[in-house]
Amino acid sequence: MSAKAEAYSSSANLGPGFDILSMAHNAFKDIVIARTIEEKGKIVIKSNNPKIPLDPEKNSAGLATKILLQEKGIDEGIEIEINKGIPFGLGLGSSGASSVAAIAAVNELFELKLTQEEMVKYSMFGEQASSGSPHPDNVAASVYGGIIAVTSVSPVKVVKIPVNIDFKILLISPQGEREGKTKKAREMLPSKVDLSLYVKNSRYLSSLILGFIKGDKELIKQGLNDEIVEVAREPLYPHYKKIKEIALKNDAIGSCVSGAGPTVLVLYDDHTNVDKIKVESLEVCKVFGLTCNFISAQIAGGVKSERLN
Ligand SMILES: Nc1ncnc2c1ncn2[C@@H]1O[C@H](COP(=O)(O)OP(=O)(O)O)[C@@H](O)[C@H]1O
Ligand SMILES: N[C@@H](CCOP(=O)(O)O)C(=O)O
Repeated sequence: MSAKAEAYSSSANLGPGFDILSMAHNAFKDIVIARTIEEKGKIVIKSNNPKIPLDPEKNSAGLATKILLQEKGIDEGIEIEINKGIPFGLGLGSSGASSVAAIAAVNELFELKLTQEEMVKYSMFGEQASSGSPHPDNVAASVYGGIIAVTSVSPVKVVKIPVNIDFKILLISPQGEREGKTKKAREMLPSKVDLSLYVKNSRYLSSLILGFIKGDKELIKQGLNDEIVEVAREPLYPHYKKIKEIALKNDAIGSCVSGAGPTVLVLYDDHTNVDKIKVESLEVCKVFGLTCNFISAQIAGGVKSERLN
């Protein structure tokens, strides 16, 4: 028996929404095929990307699958074949998408009828394997599609934010997959924050969510800012501040770090001089010794799965 699922990349945080907001985009996708194998209780991971761990405890798809099977009392052996389309360690929710696609494929394989929130719950265990912390934002975006807010983690609650504005997405992404990047980035965060920064960030968060709902560009621009998490991790993406300046100078709707970086997310529309953003950003990347790629994308839908046989 086998089943297949595909899940899109995502940009988490969106400025002030650390571990809360995320956007699924069609920049890249992972495809996972789950097959039953003869050896009971065994999980075998295969992948076209030789750099990801094949130990099921260390692979996001493996750990998520293991916990799902345990909780459902299923002792079948499973092979998880991960066709990675999403480069990892760039802030594009790569580990999360593998985990979501694996959970959706196993759900299909055993007809578990998981709800979307249950899929998020199990996929989050995958993030534990890849970043040491079961953060929910990337996996929630890959499960639901669109722009989501995780309003509770125990129990998992996710709300899809109505987006009443058309925009395009540009990802400015330094080359080179970075091992253990999100784990390191989470270790850089402060354990306490100033009340004044908390208030500023809360204003950004409300502006951003209201901006999407009202279709108000100015509110989105005002909201795509962060005084806490982005600032604490600046050494991981020294190119970001300059690229954001360039994007805003050329009339982008806004810009932020994609997930834990180093990719920079730019939202733009017909009033934006995208070519100029690209030319000037390349120069900035060069100054920091980076080769940057540009990826154009649009908001993507949620995970899709199908039974193969
Ligand atoms: N299925 C997987 N896909 C991608 N990365 C994985 C997977 N399983 C484990 N990893 C590990 O997780 C880390 C990448 O995850 P992370 O740093 O969160 O970046 P990303 O933003 O790409 O998810 C790498 O160290 C990688 O080896
Ligand atoms: N909220 C998380 C998101 C990490 O996203 P990734 O795509 O960089 O793994 C965080 O900021 O740690």
